[in-house]
Amino acid sequence: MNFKDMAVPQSVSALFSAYASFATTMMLIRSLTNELLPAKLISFSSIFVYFFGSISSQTKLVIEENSGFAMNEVFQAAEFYLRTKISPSIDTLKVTKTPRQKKVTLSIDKDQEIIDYFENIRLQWRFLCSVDERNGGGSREKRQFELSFPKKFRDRIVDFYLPYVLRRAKEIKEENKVVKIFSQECQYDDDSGGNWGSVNLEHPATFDTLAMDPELKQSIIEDLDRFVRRKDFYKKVGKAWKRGYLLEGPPGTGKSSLIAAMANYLKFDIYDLDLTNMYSNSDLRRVLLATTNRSILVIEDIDCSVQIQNRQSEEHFDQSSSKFTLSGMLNFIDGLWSSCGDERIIIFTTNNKHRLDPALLRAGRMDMHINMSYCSREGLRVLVSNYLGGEATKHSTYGEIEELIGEMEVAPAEIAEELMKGEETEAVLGGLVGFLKRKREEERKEKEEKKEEKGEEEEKVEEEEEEGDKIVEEEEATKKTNWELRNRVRRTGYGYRGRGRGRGFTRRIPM
Ligand SMILES: Nc1ncnc2c1ncn2[C@@H]1O[C@H](COP(=O)(O)OP(=O)(O)OP(=O)(O)O)[C@@H](O)[C@H]1O
Ligand SMILES: [Mg+2]
Repeated sequence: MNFKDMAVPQSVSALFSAYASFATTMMLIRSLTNELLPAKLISFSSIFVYFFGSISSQTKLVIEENSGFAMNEVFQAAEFYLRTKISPSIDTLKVTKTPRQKKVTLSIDKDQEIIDYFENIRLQWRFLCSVDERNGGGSREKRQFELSFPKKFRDRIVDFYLPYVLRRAKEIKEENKVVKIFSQECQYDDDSGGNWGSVNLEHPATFDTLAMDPELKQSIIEDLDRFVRRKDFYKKVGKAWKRGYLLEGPPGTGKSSLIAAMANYLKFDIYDLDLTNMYSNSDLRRVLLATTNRSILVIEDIDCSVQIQNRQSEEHFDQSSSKFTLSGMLNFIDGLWSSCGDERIIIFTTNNKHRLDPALLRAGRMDMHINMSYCSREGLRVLVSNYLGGEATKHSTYGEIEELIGEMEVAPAEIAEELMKGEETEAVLGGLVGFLKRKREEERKEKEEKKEEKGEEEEKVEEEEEEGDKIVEEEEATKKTNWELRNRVRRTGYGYRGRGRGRGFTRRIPM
């Protein structure tokens, strides 16, 4: 028998004797606690934790769903974050999908565990669900996560891992966010909330698909990025965290598309404010207060809506205090937004900047004026590549289209409409050339007609002037001098009105 054979029975017996003494000790403790303490007050396991817990190498963080009346942000973040950490080994998963979500969501069920690693530290997440006794015995669920990890890493986990989870959760939320567009249509008579009804913004416009001056596009993207980044800056200088854009351009140049592109880029919801439904500041206040942070408030065709508004308000309200004017509205929005709400963007659109109230154009009112103009060569390239693919810009007809675009004013919407008419590059580009030539011909004819009209008018003016000259000559011939005229004016109270434009006798003679 060698030494190895001898060692096994020895160690087994040692193990038995150790176990026997451990078991005896535990039984002693158990009977002691049962004797001394009421069984319901404290359980054997908690005594065990009391004696042996301090030597555990693990720390457990409890993350409850609510913190007082408020939601616990760490819990919410953990919910989002852990959805990305679900491994195939998990037995039970919950599946949900709300009407607004595009895809189904998988999340862990109660008592399930997820293992995560951070800087090689092993972390164990557990999701627990129980009835909340504190809630007056109601059947409300108490939900919480427990996060366990080696004790020595506690500072690293609290200072670095949890902030990382919060950050990642925000990113995941943003990625999955469905941008919504809110409007007041059909909701006006409903007194609850701000009357906003919403649908998902299905507008596919992005900055990539937008045909506009590349430098302007880049500057808008940079402006948006800077705005979102500068929360602390706005706080430091004491300004409300909001930004205003004025989009100007003829119909079909992409103003609404740009708004959709901005919303899709920032993942901000859009609130489409229709001023024609608004009769007083209190209406506006109620509607604005119901908008959320990280949103874009849009007022389209500001020139038209305010004209309609002024007319309507005069009809509906006699007291000037009830009137709703553009400058009043702007001051109101400024005031309201400075006091509540963060990360807000306001956009006005107009077809013609010159028709706008100067209050809107005043420096500092809108942060950026964006001019959306007719299609340029760069714009054409974006549109054609988008609709027909990049190869289409190498087609032999493309050069001709570029030249035509260079000498005409064509809205991107018109080009987009032509490009939609088929799938075959050759035919579609041919169709576009035909369209542009027809349009050019129409424009030429229109110009000629205008010229002719102008010519006729000029002829008429000349005739009138000639007639005026004749009268003057006649009057001179009858020796009607100014002096005589003056006398006549004194007598009759009327001046002499000649018919020639700008002639000496057209104005009333000074007395
Ligand atoms: N700059 C553009 N880039 C890409 N597509 C465009 C552009 N402008 C217009 N379009 C196309 O034309 C359609 C209409 O354009 P959009 O509604 O954005 O124009 P708008 O300037 O808002 O016009 P309006 O002044 O009539 O409101 C868009 O859905 C898009 O398909
Ligand atoms: Mg529009």
